[in-house]
Parts: sequence; structure tokens; C-alpha cells
Amino acid sequence: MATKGEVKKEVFESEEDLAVSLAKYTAQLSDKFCKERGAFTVVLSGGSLINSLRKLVEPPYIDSIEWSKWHVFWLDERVVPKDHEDSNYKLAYDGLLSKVPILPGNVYAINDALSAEAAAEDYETRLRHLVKSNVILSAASGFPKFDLQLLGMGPDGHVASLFPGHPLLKENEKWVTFIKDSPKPPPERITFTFPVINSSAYIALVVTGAAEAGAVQNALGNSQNSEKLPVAMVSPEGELAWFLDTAAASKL
Ligand SMILES: O=C(O)[C@H](O)[C@@H](O)[C@H](O)[C@H](O)COP(=O)(O)O
Repeated sequence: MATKGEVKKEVFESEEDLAVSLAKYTAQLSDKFCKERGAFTVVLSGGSLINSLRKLVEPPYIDSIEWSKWHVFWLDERVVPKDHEDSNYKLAYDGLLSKVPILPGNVYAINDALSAEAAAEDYETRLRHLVKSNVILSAASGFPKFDLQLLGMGPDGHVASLFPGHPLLKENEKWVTFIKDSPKPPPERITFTFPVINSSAYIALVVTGAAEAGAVQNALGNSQNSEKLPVAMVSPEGELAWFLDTAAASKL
């Protein structure tokens, strides 16, 4: 499946068709990595992505995926308790993790007892241990190389908690950092940095709805706007696969 630096783009008639294809894509990668190395490291976003993964908890995937080999991480997380409505962990737990036999020890939620700054540091330290123990692979650059990162995008073109014009876009040393002034509430979050996003073996960028069409154009089309949005900075070492619906692709 993989060609280094390859960008694939598929436009679906409906979100339902997109969800079917996204489940197939995720299951195929799970198969590949479980066979190759006995583990699959998957990074989740918040937002509508979790709903778009709903076909994974239905046949055939619910039974065929080797869930016990999954290791689940978050691209970004809101600094709120894990049972809070705003928690990306809760969103993923309710919609996916509670419905499949993933091992609780393989689910890497943030420590919600810590401040934003401390939670980001703690998450990075845990990732470093998992790279040492070969659960997460390491890129030549030294950044962690996740098998699959599943990204959503906001109408302003943000990915993870990396927002347009924010100084965090330039962070090139830390693996995980924090933000206290997120324009999208809640304001306090931790987030992967671009070097970690772009070290990924595979990235799926899942975007639906007319509100995101301008940002999709900025990344993929002939946009007049010279400011590169965060989504346009997604450029993994491995494969980038866009999953769009017709509304999100309407300006291409
Ligand atoms: O915590 C978050 O806010 C998310 O991880 C965020 O980065 C999300 O992926 C985008 O905002 C897209 O959200 P929608 O899919 O709901 O548009």
C-alpha cells in the first residue's frame, strides 16, 4: 500500500460511503502492521472523526481486527477530566474503545490530574518510553513514527490543536506541547507537534462538510490565499490519504 511521500485523495458521494472506505483502510493497515510487527500504533483525533470510524465496530471488522495488538494514542486532547463532555478520550471511549477488545493498558490517555504543561511533558515522557521498548517505531530523525494517525480538520484549517498563525506551528523540538489559548474551546489542550505528525508512516485526513471547503482548497487546490494553513503543513514521510465528501471537495 505504501509509497513514500504519496498523496492519495478520494471524494465520496456521502459521509456513509466515506465511513465504509475509512474502516476498510484502517483495517487493512491494522492487518499489515499486526502481521509485520505484532503491533499497530493508532493515533486518534477528537471531533467528527470518531463517528466516521463507526463501521469498525460492525462486522466484518469487529471480528477480524486483532484489537489486542492495537495501541491507541491521541493527536490532541483537551485538559479536562476523562469523564468530561469535552474529553477526546471520552468521545473515543464511548464511540469505539468501549465496544472492542482493546487492552486497557494499550490505551494511552493523558493524565488528567496534571496542568496542561505537565500533562504535555508527561505524555511525551511516556511516548519516549514506548519508543525505547519498540512499541512505537522511531523515524530516522529521532521523532516517533506512528503506524497510522487519523486526522480531522476544522473549518479554519487547524489540525490537532495547531491553529492558523499560532507560534506552536513552528515547534520543531518537542514531541508533545500545550496550548492555553486555543481559539476552539476548551482553551487548554495538549497536542502533537508537526515533526511528530509528519514522521507518521500513514496519515488519513478525514474532512466532511461545506464549511471546510476553503481550507481543503488551501491545502489541495489553487488557492489565492498565500498563508499556508496548518492542514497544508501535513506532509508525512509515508502516505497521506485524504478522505473527503463532495461538500468538502466542492472548491477543488
Ligand atoms: O480536540 C479537537 O478539537 C480535535 O482533535 C480537533 O483537532 C478536530 O480534529 C478538528 O477540530 C476537527 O473537528 P471536526 O471533525 O469536529 O470538524
